[in-house]
Amino acid sequence: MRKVLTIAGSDSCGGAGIQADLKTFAALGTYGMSVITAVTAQNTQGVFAVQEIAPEMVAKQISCLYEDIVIDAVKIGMVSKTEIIKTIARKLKEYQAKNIVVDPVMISKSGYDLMHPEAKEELIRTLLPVADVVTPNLYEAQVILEREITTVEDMEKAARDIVALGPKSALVKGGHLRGNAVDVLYDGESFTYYDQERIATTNTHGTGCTYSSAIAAHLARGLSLKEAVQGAKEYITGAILNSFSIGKGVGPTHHFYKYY
Ligand SMILES: Nc1ncnc2c1ncn2[C@@H]1O[C@H](COP(=O)(O)OP(=O)(O)O)[C@@H](O)[C@H]1O
Ligand SMILES: Cc1ncc(COP(=O)(O)O)c(N)n1
Repeated sequence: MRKVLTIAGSDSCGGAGIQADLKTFAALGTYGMSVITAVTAQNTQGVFAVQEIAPEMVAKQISCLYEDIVIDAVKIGMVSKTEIIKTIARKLKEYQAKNIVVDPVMISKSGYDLMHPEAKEELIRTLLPVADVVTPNLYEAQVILEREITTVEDMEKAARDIVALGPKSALVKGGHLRGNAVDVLYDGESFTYYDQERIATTNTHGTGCTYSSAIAAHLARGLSLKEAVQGAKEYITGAILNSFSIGKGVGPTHHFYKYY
């Protein structure tokens, strides 16, 4: 059984964060583990409170897992502040972690800031360079590069410029684009496009978390990056098709079990 770790925040309503990640790992036939960086009081309508975990506790959680268990892939989600980001980057280097997927979570679908503005610089300086693949949505790519991104051509240039910041590859997601939901992968050599007709739903809470976790699970299973993203795109599309309303706001994607 391949083992996959998520380093991310807890989402009390279960649609995003650690909860979405663990469901995805299980659905894709891998064994999931978690390092919690923050606890959020969150529902489909908003994020009402955030309590960050002390960086030393984040470090301890990472150490005790890597000291004991062979981890085949790791995904990093919500990391809200500079000290937590520094700690994670240091620990991943110390344990020579492999198959590192960084989802640079900045803002929730309900519009709440999940990262302190000053932490962005640290994310760029220390976490992007250790990533095998970084998965920004349009907004996050805009914040990282400090320019507007509105077309597929802009996404290609953004993926190339993000790779220049240090990660081995960048997947710029077009979930917030007009028209098809097309994502652009640049691996330092060439572009690959993952194109999907847009599904008419507002229940997209947790799409980014689920997608990056599915990429990590497929990398853990030994797939190449291009194959892992293809498998993850099929998985997230199915999960969005299965999404449903659970409250008054943005509902979650729904997972279905796909054993390998
Ligand atoms: N309405 C939709 N129909 C089909 N695919 C979508 C839709 N919304 C998002 N996606 C896809 O879901 C994945 C997550 O993307 P996105 O929503 O942009 O990320 P985030 O949750 O980080 O904002 C991407 O593959 C994107 O293309
Ligand atoms: C703990 C946590 N992590 C990540 C997200 C982003 O997910 P989304 O953009 O789908 O709201 C979230 N809302 N909560």
